[in-house]
Amino acid sequence: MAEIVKADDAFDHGFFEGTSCAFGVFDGVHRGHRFLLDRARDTAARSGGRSVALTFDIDPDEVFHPLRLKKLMTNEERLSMLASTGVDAVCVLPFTREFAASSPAEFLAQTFDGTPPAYLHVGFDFKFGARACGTVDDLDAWGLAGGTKVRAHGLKSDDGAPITATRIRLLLAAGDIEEANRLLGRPYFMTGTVEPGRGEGADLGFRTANLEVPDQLRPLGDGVYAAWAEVGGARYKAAVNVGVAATFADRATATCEAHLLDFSGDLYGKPVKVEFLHWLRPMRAFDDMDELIATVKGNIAWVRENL
Ligand SMILES: Cc1cc2nc3c(=O)[nH]c(=O)nc-3n(C[C@H](O)[C@H](O)[C@H](O)COP(=O)(O)O)c2cc1C
Ligand SMILES: Nc1ncnc2c1ncn2[C@@H]1O[C@H](COP(=O)(O)OP(=O)(O)OP(=O)(O)O)[C@@H](O)[C@H]1O
Repeated sequence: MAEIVKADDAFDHGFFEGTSCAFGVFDGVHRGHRFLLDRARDTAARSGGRSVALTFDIDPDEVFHPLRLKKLMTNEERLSMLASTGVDAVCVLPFTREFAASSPAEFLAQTFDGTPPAYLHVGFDFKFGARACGTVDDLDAWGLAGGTKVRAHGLKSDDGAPITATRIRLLLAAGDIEEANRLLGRPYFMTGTVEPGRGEGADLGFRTANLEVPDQLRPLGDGVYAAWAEVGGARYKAAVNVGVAATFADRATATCEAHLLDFSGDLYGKPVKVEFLHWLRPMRAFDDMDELIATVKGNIAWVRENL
């Protein structure tokens, strides 16, 4: 696991000496991001320096587009996943409105503060600085002047289109979990702490762990999915309802309800990670409780047999 270094007031910019940095937000740490991080590892291996994932503490969209924000993971999950990609370090820049408003030249001067890296890897469409007006041309000019080799890469593609976080979010919104997972290179997951539910699940014959995952961390479309749930180091097959249960929309608050197969314990207050593998059906409002029960039990049986 790579070290995670915060570029706070006490940060020594000498850290960047001889490094190969890959720069970006990296929401999702998808296959395109891993491709870029691998290029930084290549130049680091050849030049003898350290490879660094250079990123921000928060997603800039949290500041600029909070209403349309749909993140693939929390910031903590993003940093910890970046640390597990094989880079030597993750360097975390504090993202503030003031920093974001700086010109491209100021942005770079402030980021590296006199110690530019040996290599800087970005996607060819990378933008930075005030109103995202800094481009790869600006990076090239800065690199030539200061001795950094800027490498702007074509975006890693799949099926003829670049792999991007935006593309993955759209797939998830449409419930296309299998294609989203293929582009991520891993199962898409949601995390949360188990909250008390209305207690009706037990009466209905299937208990559920209720998570209140905020909208901004729930790009996955409402529906019923087959998943693996991880809790306390153990993994369970799970049948999961994503979205507020339509039948109880007037009184339900959970946005992700997981029935863990072959688990019977108290989960309240425990963190759960749910990895989604298959879409099973749309969520719907049931008029008849027996039909709801039979349908959910059918979904649970499918998970038992097919996962
Ligand atoms: C696999 C699965 C599928 C579900 N599908 C639906 C659904 O289509 N419509 C719905 O209103 N609720 C659905 N639910 C939610 C149940 O109605 C809910 O778990 C039940 O009301 C118990 O809620 P409680 O845990 O808050 O007591 C589903 C739950 C599970 C585990
Ligand atoms: N498919 C890809 N191949 C190579 N590099 C990529 C790819 N996608 C993004 N990058 C680069 O990785 C860094 C992080 O990009 P960023 O966080 O903007 O990802 P993104 O997936 O393009 O997100 P979004 O779709 O939200 O714009 C940037 O330098 C970006 O240019």
